[in-house]
Amino acid sequence: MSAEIIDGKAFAATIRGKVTEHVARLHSEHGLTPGLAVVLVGEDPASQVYVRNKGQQTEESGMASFEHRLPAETSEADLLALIARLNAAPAVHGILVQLPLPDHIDSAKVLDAIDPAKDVDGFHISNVGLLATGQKALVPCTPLGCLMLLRDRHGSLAGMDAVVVGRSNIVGKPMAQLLLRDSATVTIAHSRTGDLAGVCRRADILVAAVGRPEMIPGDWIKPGATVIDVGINRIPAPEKGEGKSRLVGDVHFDSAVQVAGAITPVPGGVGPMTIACLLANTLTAFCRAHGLAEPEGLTA
Ligand SMILES: Nc1nc2c(c(=O)[nH]1)N[C@@H](CN(C=O)c1ccc(C(=O)N[C@@H](CCC(=O)O)C(=O)O)cc1)CN2
Repeated sequence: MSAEIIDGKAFAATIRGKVTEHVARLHSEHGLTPGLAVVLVGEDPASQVYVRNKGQQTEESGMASFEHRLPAETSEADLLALIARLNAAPAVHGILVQLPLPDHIDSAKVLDAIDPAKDVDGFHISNVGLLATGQKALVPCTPLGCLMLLRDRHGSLAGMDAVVVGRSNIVGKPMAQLLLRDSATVTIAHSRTGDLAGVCRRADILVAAVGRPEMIPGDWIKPGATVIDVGINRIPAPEKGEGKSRLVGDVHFDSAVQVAGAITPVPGGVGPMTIACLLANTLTAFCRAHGLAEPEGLTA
């Protein structure tokens, strides 16, 4: 048996299409345009690509994109001053600071300086608390994307056994909160979990977000389970030529695809959903700021 491959790239395109339609309507009915500011500190090559894609896709959706690229030596004080300006800017409805930040900057302090109403990454402590208490929040983009893929496949997640492997603030913890909110029975597992294989084998829904290449083999997966692979790991690929590399997830795809009912590939699974959900969150933040109806199907 071979699992259904969940096409995150195609699903992300439909999300972007919905955002684009909604933005066009806002413009024609109210003469208003949502705006997203993205801040990049330093020259990390992967972050530069993500930020460029965010800017491009923001503009393609009809929203205004404000890009701030700062040198790696930027002081924490200067970054906080920029955030204060963006918090006060009426044309900016969403603010995102690309992670990771250079070591000399306290990321938690920077993320908590963002106005929670403009925190389209959902990393501000207020949004974390709102999500954890089941209130209306801005929700981190990657777990929101995973939730959308799961709802699309299963409709209701109520009563399903979900295991999230990984306990990061960006993916693992908010993912668990979202699954709980949809009435799944949720376990958060991690590197210190006893019998990790056995815990994974119980899962109807397995979300892998550990950041370890191909750590989860097919024989850890319950037959028919839905597997969401959040990992994006670059590993050497000498078979492609000297010095070449390839992307793999946290799940060993070739063995998992034989067992799972459905699985996200890497690349082309969860990754593209992250930016699509960033656009959705910017639209949501804009609608909340203006007291307008929120777009349907684009929030948690
Ligand atoms: N402030 C934030 N920083 C970071 C986040 C985030 O959500 N907010 N997430 C990641 C990086 N990221 C977005 O910022 C991101 C990662 C991957 C993808 C993606 O589309 N991946 C492709 C493969 C891309 C490649 O070839 O390298 C895929 O999986 O198909 C989009 C966005 C860390 N920082």
